[in-house]
Amino acid sequence: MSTHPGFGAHTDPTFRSAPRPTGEVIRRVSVYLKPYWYMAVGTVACALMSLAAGLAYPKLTRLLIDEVIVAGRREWLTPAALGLIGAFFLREAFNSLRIRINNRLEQNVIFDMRCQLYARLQRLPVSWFDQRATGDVMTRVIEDVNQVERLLIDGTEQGSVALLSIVGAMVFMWLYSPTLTLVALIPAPFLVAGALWYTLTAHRRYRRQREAASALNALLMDNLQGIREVKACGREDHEDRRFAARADELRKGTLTVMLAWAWYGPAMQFLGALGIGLILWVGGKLVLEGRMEVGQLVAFMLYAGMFFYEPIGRLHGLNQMLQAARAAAARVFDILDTEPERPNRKAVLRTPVRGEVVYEDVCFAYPTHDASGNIRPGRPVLRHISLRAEPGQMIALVGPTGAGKSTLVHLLPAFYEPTAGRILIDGQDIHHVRLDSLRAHISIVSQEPFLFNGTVRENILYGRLDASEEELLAAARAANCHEFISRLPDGYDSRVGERGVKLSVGEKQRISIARALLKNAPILILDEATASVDTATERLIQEALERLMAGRTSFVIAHRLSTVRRADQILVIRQGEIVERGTHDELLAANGLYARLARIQDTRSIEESFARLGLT
Ligand SMILES: Nc1ncnc2c1ncn2[C@@H]1O[C@H](COP(=O)(O)OP(=O)(O)OP(=O)(O)O)[C@@H](O)[C@H]1O
Repeated sequence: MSTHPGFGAHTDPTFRSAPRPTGEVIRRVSVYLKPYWYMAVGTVACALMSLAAGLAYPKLTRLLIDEVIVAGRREWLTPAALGLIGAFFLREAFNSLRIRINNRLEQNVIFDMRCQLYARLQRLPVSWFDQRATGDVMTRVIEDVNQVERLLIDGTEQGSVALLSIVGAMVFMWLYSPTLTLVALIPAPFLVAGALWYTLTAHRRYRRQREAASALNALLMDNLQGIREVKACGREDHEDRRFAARADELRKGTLTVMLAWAWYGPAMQFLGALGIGLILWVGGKLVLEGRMEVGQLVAFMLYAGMFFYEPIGRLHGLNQMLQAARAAAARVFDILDTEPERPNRKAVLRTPVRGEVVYEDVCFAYPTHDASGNIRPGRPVLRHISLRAEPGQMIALVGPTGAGKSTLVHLLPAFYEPTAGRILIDGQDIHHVRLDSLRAHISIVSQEPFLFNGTVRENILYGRLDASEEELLAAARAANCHEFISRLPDGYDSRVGERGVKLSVGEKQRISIARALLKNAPILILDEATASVDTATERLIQEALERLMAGRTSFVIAHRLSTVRRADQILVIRQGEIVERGTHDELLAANGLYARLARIQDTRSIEESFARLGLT
């Protein structure tokens, strides 16, 4: 059996959600109830009506026993029994209404909370996603939100009704017999002590369970995405074991929660039963001594059992729910409390954007997290980058793998913020510009384009949702993809599968070029595909790219010398620095690194040539 623990076998403690005080959780969660206050009032009102009808039941029982059966009033038997049935009917009728309002309220609140969470999630910086497992984030949005909501709806309603029930029952009980009421209160201190123990120890248990669920989801997500690698390496058995290890963590975590409840729940129930026993004991004596009627004792026991101990038991159940919700809320609030990328920017790019791009002494390091979860810059990846791209120019970036080419271009749409220096578009510092305005003017075509699991049409229209059919077809033709799309079984309405698995790399590339053409942004970032496509396809892609680049400022991460030759400027990047710059001819004449590279470049990619020169 393999001892290899597998990728990311442990939950990263850096991203543990710290426990939040119960008060904060309740206060923040209640905000979601505000827009539906009338529903909340409705559900509590129905619960109270149901409770009132219920409270009549012991009283009617006493009447039936003492005033009808014991007193021998035969004629009152039917009306009293009907009254009792009527009280039950009313109780359940209000209950049904309460459940219906409650369900609607619950689903509205989940919807709002989930949408708000997703909206925040989408606006978090790319670096935030770099550090998280997708499965973990999904667990927070889908499962944790449900848990939080349970606290909110069930908690508020059941909690308030249980409390009122306890108070109401105590009033009736006191009216029947103050002595017996004091007897009924004997188990109370133990009930409170039990609740305190459970509350104070619960967070750890629930956090472990939530983290285990997240870790399992993260693994599942990763493996489903990498199913081809799993199969190609024949790692099914290995993955079975990894899955079992995480599922076992979840099993253990859930069992810990259940074990605590297995002690706590029955112990609290027993204390309630003990109370009933004590009431019967002392109450029996009172009846035997003629100080209490049998019907009164029965009514007292019903109040104590149904409206005193039972709601206390429910409060304990609620406590369990509250603790689960606290753990889940901490994970949800972690996302809601993370600062979105560039909040509060007002400025927009002055239009029409000509496409002049300037980097002034830009430095960058990817953010990392230290052991206590604080963010700080890691090792420098870009050092003192300065460049100027005139409108419409093509800038080619070449350099060994890991040199920082992708990082350099990713600063332009502000996927990451420079640690020093500034970037200007048409003389405007992009740091002060709203992200929607900035990104609307930049198109990106990446090496492995991402297609959404929809139709070809939807994927192209992603570039501009309101484009007309003619514009869509024109973009597809210009991107040389109209022909192959027309040959697909459903044409533009064919589904591309997850990440576009049903299409070849060359086809995906052209669809993403069509998307960029439709977006029609003045600045283009292009990561040339390295995947080998046949010469005919390569020519089609090249043609499409030339149409796309025409009249736009383009940053091309070039992998082929043929592309670089046509560039207005070539930037040679090594270890985060621009080491040479100029046109192809200028760089050849300078007889530096680029010239050495050009000399050995044949059919291999530029990166391979760098490697052959022994350069990193
Ligand atoms: N999201 C990230 N978080 C932390 N470090 C990163 C991240 N992305 C890249 N790096 C690191 O930054 C450095 C530059 O990476 P970058 O992807 O910019 O190189 P590149 O020149 O584009 O390489 P390639 O041609 O292989 O794509 C590398 O050392 C890489 O390990």
